[in-house]
Amino acid sequence: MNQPEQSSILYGRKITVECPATVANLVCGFDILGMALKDPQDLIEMSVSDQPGIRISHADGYDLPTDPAQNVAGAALLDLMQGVEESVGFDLTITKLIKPGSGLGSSAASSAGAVVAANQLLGNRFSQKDLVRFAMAGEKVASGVKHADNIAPCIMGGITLIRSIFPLDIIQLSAPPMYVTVVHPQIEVRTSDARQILRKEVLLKDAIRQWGNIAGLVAGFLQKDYDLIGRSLEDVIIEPVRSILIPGFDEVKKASREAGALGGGISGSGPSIFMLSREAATAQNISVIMKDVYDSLGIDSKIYVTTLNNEGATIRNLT
Ligand SMILES: Nc1ncnc2c1ncn2[C@@H]1O[C@H](COP(=O)(O)OP(=O)(O)OP(=O)(O)O)[C@@H](O)[C@H]1O
Ligand SMILES: N[C@@H](CCO)C(=O)O
Repeated sequence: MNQPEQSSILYGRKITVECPATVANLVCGFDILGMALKDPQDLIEMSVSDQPGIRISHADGYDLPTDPAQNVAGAALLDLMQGVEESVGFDLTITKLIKPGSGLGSSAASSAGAVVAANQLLGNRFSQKDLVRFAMAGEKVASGVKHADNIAPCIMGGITLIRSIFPLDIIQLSAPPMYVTVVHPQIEVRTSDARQILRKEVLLKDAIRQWGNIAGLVAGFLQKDYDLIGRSLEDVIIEPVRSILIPGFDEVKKASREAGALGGGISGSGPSIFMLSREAATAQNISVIMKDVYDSLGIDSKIYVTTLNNEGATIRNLT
């Protein structure tokens, strides 16, 4: 290969990045709040060469596009490449364990993971904020809109607040230890569809209630006040519309609250539902409740009992 001698580009090396699932919105914070989970995670293997172009393959059964402009990972890399002067190309293999259309940030895991891997191979020349900006180009391909509420926690870990995307202003929030139970009923809800059904106007009385809840939730995280977190996990704007797309939603929510969940709701644009708990045993009990609800409806479901992921997308291997 024809490589510049002093380059900090890691030609000939191969990197593996773990890209976590994320829960966007956190019930009341549509498009502005999100958190990273320990489980599930996608994997991206990537190498850099002096052969221009982005070559994508999938080691999973999801039949996603490999054209870089159509695959969210490729779209994010194309955006990143606009800031790279050298003539380089990337080869990547994506192994998806986060099912597309799940509401668990499947698209964000690929776009965020791709730019984290590329940045490492390019000698860490970009900031985390730059990476969030590039990865949002992937979200635009997936849902038609740039939003960072999955991307930011996927890259930075923990819980993030997107105060603004133009210009990008991201605040990382501390939070007390919490367990997360997630059920993914095996139906697909595309984010683009789940956005189209939303009303474009909001009543002032609903807006007042919603921003009270958002402020309460953020204060609850920062003050480690579980009761305040629980009281604030309420959405009077998006959930009443979107929950109609999710069979079993009301039953899961009611039974989980009765079993001691702090609260929860739709994960991202659905159909996954998440519940936060203070204790591991409560989170386990809720997983049984969730399974029972979907078994009784005759719908297959996949359940995760997990915790917050404070690391975000992580480099596991560099060979
Ligand atoms: N690498 C990729 N990973 C996942 N989805 C991809 C990828 N490339 C393209 N897509 C497309 O993005 C869409 C899935 O994204 P979508 O936002 O609907 O689901 P999600 O990321 O699971 O949901 P949410 O953002 O609510 O958590 C599908 O249309 C899929 O074909
Ligand atoms: N905030 C986004 C997350 C899903 O990608 C939505 O709810 O549409």
